Amino acid sequence: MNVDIGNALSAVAAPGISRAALERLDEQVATAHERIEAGMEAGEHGYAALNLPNRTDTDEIRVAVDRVTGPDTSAVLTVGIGGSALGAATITDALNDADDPEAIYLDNVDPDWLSATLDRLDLETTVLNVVSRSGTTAETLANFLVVRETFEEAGVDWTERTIVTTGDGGPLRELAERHNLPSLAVPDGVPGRFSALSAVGLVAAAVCGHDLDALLRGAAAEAETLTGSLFECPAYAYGATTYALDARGARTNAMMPYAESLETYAEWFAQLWAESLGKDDLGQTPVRALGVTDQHSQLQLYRAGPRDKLVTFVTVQETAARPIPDTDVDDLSYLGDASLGDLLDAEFEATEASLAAAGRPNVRIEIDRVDEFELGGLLYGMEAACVLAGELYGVNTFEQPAVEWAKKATRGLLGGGEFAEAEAVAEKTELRVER
Ligand SMILES: O=P(O)(O)OC[C@H]1O[C@](O)(CO)[C@@H](O)[C@@H]1O
Repeated sequence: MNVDIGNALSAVAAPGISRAALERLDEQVATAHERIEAGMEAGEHGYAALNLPNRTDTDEIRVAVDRVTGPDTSAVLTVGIGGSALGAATITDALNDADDPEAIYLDNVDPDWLSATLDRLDLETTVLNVVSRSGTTAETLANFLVVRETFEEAGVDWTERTIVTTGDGGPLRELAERHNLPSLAVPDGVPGRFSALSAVGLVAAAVCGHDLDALLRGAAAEAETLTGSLFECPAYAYGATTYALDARGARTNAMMPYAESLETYAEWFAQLWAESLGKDDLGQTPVRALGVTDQHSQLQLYRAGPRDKLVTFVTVQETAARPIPDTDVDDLSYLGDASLGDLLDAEFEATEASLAAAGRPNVRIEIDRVDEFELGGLLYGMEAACVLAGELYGVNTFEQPAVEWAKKATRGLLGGGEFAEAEAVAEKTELRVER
């Protein structure tokens, strides 16, 4: 990926960062890079994620996937949540086309949605991909139990079409061993939100026939750019700029890819950024946006609302053309000489310029096309940017203790034990206004 931070400079935007401040910040980047490099070399928890391009065994993934797929495989149903689903969904949503098996992600426990999803599947030709590092995530286990029961009630042997990716121990590991299911390991030291380039993120892509090695080659190429300077490393340029802009008031970061196929990528980025950096009352709020669509939804706020936002554009250099037919509508006749790709590109450039003209900071991330190599580079680049930002913030990038409170409250509310958090739920302060 390439990065253009020109529209984040204080000569263009407020908040913005001066070139002199970037130069000073580059000294901190150099120090942070040394820490990151040491963590990678030692395979330390979290930093180990940046070693995945050279660690992930794609042959092992393909062998396991081959045990549950066949020429008639019509769908891969992934049961997982957070980092155990979003990386995989980013990859298949970006790369799948109409000829590929449908990639579906059960990462919520909405009963109506889940039932409607299961009702429309041909279970005989569906691969069940269960993913959980801990193996104890309530949503994943609950969904798996419901899906398994659905297979059984349909008389379809779920054990013949289920693959499990999980940690060394826990209920899912035991299930895989008990039923001799093909299983893969969640790599040690890799938090879920950083695991897209491991079996966690690659099994669904393998079922859909995508080139795992090209994904990892793209990530490896991005890893090669990690140097001690933000002026030489696109990932560090992005991580350092977002940190600096947050420190100057850009408390929100709207991730706005100009490609429908990258909409899920923005959702993946939101977990990566929020769960990694949202600690000690610090962290920049990620917003999921989509170009051109949100030019008709959120752009008004980005351009004329509070000066507390950075907009990150992801633009794809090579897009399909698809000519726009001529029209006799006078005001729109200019469209007849263009393609939809031309319109998408023009709208991106116009929106980028409109923010700059209003002094609103924005950064451009460029990828050549949406294919395995480029996507692998984008995922890796954002992970490295996030690790750098975490070093600059001085937070524990790789843990997520704040999510445990609600889990305990949920467990208590469902009779899974005595938890003070559950009692706190009952003590809610109310001021109800009812119809
Ligand atoms: O892979 P697991 O253990 O099911 O966790 C799923 C997700 O839940 C979290 O642990 C947050 O609760 C995320 O960090 C993780 O991606």
